[in-house]
Amino acid sequence: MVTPADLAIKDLGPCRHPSPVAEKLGEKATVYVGEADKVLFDDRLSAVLADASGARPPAFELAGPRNRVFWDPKEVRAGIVTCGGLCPGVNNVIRGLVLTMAQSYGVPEIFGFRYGYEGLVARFGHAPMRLDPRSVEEIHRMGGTVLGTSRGNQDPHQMVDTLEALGINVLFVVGGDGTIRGAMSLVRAIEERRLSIGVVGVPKTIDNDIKFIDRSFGFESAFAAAVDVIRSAHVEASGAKNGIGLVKLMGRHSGFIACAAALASADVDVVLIPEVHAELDGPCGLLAHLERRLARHGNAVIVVAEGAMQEHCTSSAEPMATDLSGNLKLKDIGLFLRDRINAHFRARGVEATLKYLDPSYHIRSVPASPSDSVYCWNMARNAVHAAMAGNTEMLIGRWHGRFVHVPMPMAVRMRKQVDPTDDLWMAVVEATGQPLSFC
Ligand SMILES: Nc1ncnc2c1ncn2[C@@H]1O[C@H](COP(=O)(O)OP(=O)(O)O)[C@@H](O)[C@H]1O
Ligand SMILES: O=P(O)(O)OC[C@H]1O[C@](O)(COP(=O)(O)O)[C@@H](O)[C@@H]1O
Repeated sequence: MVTPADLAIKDLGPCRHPSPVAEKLGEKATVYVGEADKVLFDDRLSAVLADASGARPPAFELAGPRNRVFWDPKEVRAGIVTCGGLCPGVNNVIRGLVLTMAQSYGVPEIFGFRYGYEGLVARFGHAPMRLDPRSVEEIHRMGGTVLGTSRGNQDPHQMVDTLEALGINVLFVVGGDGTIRGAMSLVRAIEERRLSIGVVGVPKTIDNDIKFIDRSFGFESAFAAAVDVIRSAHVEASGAKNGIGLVKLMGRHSGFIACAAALASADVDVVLIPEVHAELDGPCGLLAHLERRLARHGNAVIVVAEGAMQEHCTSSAEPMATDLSGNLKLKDIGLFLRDRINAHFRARGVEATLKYLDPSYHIRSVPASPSDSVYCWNMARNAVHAAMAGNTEMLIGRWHGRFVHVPMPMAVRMRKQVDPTDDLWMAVVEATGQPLSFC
C-alpha cells in the first residue's frame, strides 16, 4: 500500500544556489521554470491509485530546470550506472546526462560505473570510467551501453562504500523495475549513514512495462526493428503452400512490442501476448483458427510475445528457474508453438511449411531511432535538472505527454500491461482479424 510518505518527493534540503541554466536562459527561464515549479494534479492518476486508501491526492511534479539548485555544480561528483537488459538509446541517455551536467551546469567530475551494480562493488574490480563531453561525443551512434550492464543483486552497503570512497553526491541509475528496486535499497543505506547522496533514475524497459511512462525510450526503435523481421516472415509465408511465419518477440509480462510491431507491419494475422489467455485446441482455439486462415488465404503470420501462453509449456510440478535478478526463466513459447503447429497439421494430413524467426537480441541491440534519440535527450536533461535541484529516490516519467518526477516506490508499485479491453488490443484485433481471445 502506498503511504503519504511514499508519495512525497524527498528533498535533501533547501535549494542553495541560483541555477546556471535559469541564469543562461534569462527571460525565457522565468516562464519555463515557473511552469516547471508547478505540481501536476491529475484525475487520471487518482483513478490509477484509487485503491491506495490513505494516500494524499496523488501529484506529479513537472520536470524541468529549477530557478535555484541544491548542489553547487563545482562540488558535484556524479556517477552513472546502467543495469538490466539492453535497450536502444541507453548510450544516448549516458551522453545526455554527461553533456547536460558538464555544459549546462559545469559539473567537473563524472564517473561511469561498469557492468551495472557490480561496478559499485569493490570486490569485482571494475574501475569506473571517467566521462566527459569528448568521451561521449559519438556513443549515441551505437546500440548497447558503453558502460556495460549486468543482472544480480548487490549489497547496498558495499555500493555506498564505493560512492563514499569516490565522494559521489549524485548517482544516476538507468534501468528497469529491478534497477529501481535496487536504487531504493541504495537510498535506504545512504539514509542509514546520513549521507547527502541523491539517486535519480532514468527508466529503461524495452518491454515498455513501467507504469507512469507513456512510452519508454528505445521501445519504438525496438519495434521498428521487429517490423523488418515480420516482413521476412510474411515473405516466407507467402512463398510457400500453406506457409506460416512465426515470430517470437520480447515481452516477459507485457505484450506492447508484439502489438506495436504487428500494427506497424500490417502483415500479421495472429498476435499472442501474456495478458490474453489463448487455448490451442477446440473449435475456438488457435490451431482451429489457423486452419481456417490457411484454408481461406493460404498463409499466416503469427507474432508471439515470449511471456504468452506459458501455462501451455510449463508443468506446475516443475520448479521455474530464475536468472541472477530473480526474474523467472520462461519456457521457449516459440519453439513450443512451432512443434505443436507442425504436429497438428501433420496429424491432419495437411502440408504446411512453418518458418520460425526469433530476433529477440537483434531488436534490442539497434541504435536509437531519431524520435527515440530526441526522447532520450529529454529524459536525460530532465534527470539532471531533477538531481541538481536536490531530488532523490525519484525518476523521470512521462505522464500523458508531460515529463514529470515520479517517486521510485510509486513507479514499481505496479507493472504496465496491455489492457485487453482497451484501445490497443482492439486495434490489434481489428488489424489481424483474430478473435478477442482464443478460448
Ligand atoms: N529487489 C531488488 N533489490 C535490489 N536490487 C535488485 C532488486 N531487483 C533487481 N535488482 C538488481 O537491479 C539490477 C537490474 O535488475 P533486472 O531485473 O535485471 O533488470 P531491470 O532493471 O531491467 O528490471 C540487477 O543488478 C538486479 O540484481
Ligand atoms: O536475456 P536477458 O538479457 O536476460 O534479457 C531478456 C529479457 O529482458 C527483457 O527484455 C525485459 O527487459 P526490460 O527490463 O528492458 O523490459 C525481456 O523481455 C527479455 O526476455
